[in-house]
Amino acid sequence: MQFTDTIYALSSGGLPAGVAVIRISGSATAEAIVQLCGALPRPRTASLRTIRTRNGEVLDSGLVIYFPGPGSFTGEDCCELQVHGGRAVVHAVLDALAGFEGLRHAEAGEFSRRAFQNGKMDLVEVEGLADLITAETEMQRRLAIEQSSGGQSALYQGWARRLTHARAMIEAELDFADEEDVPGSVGDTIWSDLEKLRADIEAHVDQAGLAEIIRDGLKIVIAGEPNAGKSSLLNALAKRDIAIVTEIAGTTRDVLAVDLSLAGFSVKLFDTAGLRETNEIVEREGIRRAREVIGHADLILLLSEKPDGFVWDEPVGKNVPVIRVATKTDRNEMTWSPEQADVFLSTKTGDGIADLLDCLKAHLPDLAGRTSLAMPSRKRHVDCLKQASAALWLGLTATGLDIKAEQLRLASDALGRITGRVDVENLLDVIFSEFCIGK
Ligand SMILES: Nc1nc2c(c(=O)[nH]1)N(C=O)[C@@H](CNc1ccc(C(=O)N[C@@H](CCC(=O)O)C(=O)O)cc1)CN2
Ligand SMILES: Nc1nc2c(ncn2[C@@H]2O[C@H](COP(=O)(O)OP(=O)(O)OP(=O)(O)O)[C@@H](O)[C@H]2O)c(=O)[nH]1
Ligand SMILES: [Mg+2]
Repeated sequence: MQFTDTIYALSSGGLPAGVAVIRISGSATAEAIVQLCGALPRPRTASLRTIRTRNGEVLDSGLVIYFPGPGSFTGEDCCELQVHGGRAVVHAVLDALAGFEGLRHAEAGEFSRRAFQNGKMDLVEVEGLADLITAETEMQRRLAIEQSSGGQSALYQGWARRLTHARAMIEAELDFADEEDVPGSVGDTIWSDLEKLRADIEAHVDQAGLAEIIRDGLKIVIAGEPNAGKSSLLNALAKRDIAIVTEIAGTTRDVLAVDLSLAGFSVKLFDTAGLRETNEIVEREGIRRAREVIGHADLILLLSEKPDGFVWDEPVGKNVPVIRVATKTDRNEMTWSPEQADVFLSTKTGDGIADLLDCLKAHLPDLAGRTSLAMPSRKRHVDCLKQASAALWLGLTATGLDIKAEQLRLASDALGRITGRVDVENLLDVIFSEFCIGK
């Protein structure tokens, strides 16, 4: 991959479409535009131009926007060709671009990578941008925009500044310690601020679980006895015929998952094999898999068609909330008293489904009153933050001033790696490969 090449790609979505945006970035951009469209348009202004091949054949008539570097998305000379979104139109324009010297098709994430290399975005912003493009729920969008628009980076930069200030004071002390002959007199306020900084970082790391729920979805597992109506409930909530439903107990064996959007949150709903003792080999494997997903659940819907069916001796790893759901209430065969279940429903009539949804919503994270969604959304962030916190702790507890200084330097480096200010070359391929082509 050559950083000096001029790159191009279709940046808008699937074809055909009303309009397609083809993006070009690099030093040969202006020349390519002059060849395609005649003269270079006025910078950062949409101009209607006829786009022609070098032989003068008209390819399309489209809007052309030229962004001279460094004031562009990538920091390089950039151009957007907004053409009619037909397959043949787009391919003809891309073919014409391929014919120019020094131009080649962009790789996944390459425009964003250049923006990073040119200091237009830091790594947290880049990751936020990747999340913004894949965001499907309102909360995913809010989390991603906080990161892509620099809110979270500003938080980390503020922390880095506090550390740098403390380190400068300590280094000064180390330099002058001999002359002044009063070692260890770095102001108490420095140490108390570092303690506060460590508490701030720890509180921030505590938000990682919430970020994971927002990004990856709340994991809700439907469990219970065979034939309780689990698969019927999955189908009802998904409003699609996903799982096989029969009157035979032990129908479901594989774990089925479906993504739902609930009150702006992403929810991953799992259907599992009914839990019972059995010697049937396939069913046993299904039950083993069921127990495994139950172990990773954020919330369990325990279903039963009869009041004494909520036998719950499953090994649940963490303290997961369980909602007892009474099923098949249309049948009138069972008499339930209100305290015997949390929700009563029938997938046949639809009664009680709304109650269940209300109950699920009550288990979603409460973000009311939160102004900022700055939280570590990736393991990479959490790892760096924990390293920073651990180094801070050693810096605070160590005895020698030089050892303290060295630990604080390590803490600074760990913070710097989150935004990409420090040594992250080995990470870049992984981060940018998350993008689609054209971004
Ligand atoms: N047509 C189009 N729409 C788009 C994008 C794009 O590239 N093209 N974006 C792509 O993701 C997003 C907007 N993001 C952008 C970010 C920076 C610059 C830019 O030109 N930055 C310059 C100048 C800033 C200014 O004038 O304020 C710079 O940072 O120096 C452009 C778009 C969403 N919408
Ligand atoms: N009357 C009535 N029957 C239902 C209702 N929900 C499910 N059933 C029936 O109960 C039977 C079992 O339903 P499933 O959804 O397959 O039950 P399951 O819990 O997934 O069963 P396994 O996968 O075998 O563990 C089927 O015959 C369904 O049609 C309901 O609300 N009312
Ligand atoms: Mg089933």
